[in-house]
Amino acid sequence: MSVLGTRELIINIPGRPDGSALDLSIEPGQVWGVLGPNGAGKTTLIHTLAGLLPARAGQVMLNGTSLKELKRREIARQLGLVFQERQDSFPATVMETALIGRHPWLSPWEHEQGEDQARANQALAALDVAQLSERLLNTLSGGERQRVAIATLMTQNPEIWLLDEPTNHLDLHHQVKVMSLLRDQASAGKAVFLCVHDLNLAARWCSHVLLLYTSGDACWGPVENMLVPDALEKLYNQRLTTVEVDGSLLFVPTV
Ligand SMILES: Nc1ncnc2c1ncn2[C@@H]1O[C@H](COP(=O)(O)OP(=O)(O)OP(=O)(O)O)[C@@H](O)[C@H]1O
Repeated sequence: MSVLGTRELIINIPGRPDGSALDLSIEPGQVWGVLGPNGAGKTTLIHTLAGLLPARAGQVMLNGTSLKELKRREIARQLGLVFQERQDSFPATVMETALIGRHPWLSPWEHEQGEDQARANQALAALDVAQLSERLLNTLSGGERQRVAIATLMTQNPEIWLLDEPTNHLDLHHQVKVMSLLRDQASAGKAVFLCVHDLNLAARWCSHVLLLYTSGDACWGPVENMLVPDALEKLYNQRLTTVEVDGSLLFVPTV
């Protein structure tokens, strides 16, 4: 059984035809990449999967139960989301932010324990932001904030990791570090589903790919079947040159 699945799901993009109904089956160990041009609906899809936006039709299933039947807290124990853009409404330190990841696991009157602190410390170290733990979030750079957001998800430790463009703002080293971390989490039994604009990151790190077209059409499957130059050129309305480096395909825009 998939940990995250959709049945005949149509995401709700105002004024757009229904397009393809999504019947996705996302399993532990898989890393899914959603590719598509600006406005195709990647963020809308990921928010619909998280239960933050209503679907136009169909269902999202979490471990076989419809999302609609689950309380927010039950959902947050199974699924976590890194947003594309964050508004930090109140001043919090990096450590306080990471510890928010433990909230689904604590009762309302319970404080974080040593084990929660240890998880947060481990996650902040994994994302190279442990040295910033006492800094206020609003004093960090864009890439540092992005790494704190991913560390918060790691502290939450859900089965399903949803990430909207997790490599945004990251330098090359941290792009690789984050993608390796996501793959390691999948190898340890998590299911990872992320939106990404970089075809080469998707080719290198994703096991499955969903192509989302502005028309609402979609197709999905194992990465080797989906990253075909013709399909990608149609997806982005952009000609591509494909080169092979050390046995891996690289896609370069043809100008
Ligand atoms: N509240 C809304 N009212 C009207 N249209 C909306 C609303 N929210 C989103 N949209 C539209 O839905 C479409 C899909 O938006 P979405 O943010 O999901 O795209 P995306 O694929 O994530 O794009 P990007 O690559 O630019 O991040 C866009 O055309 C957007 O303008």
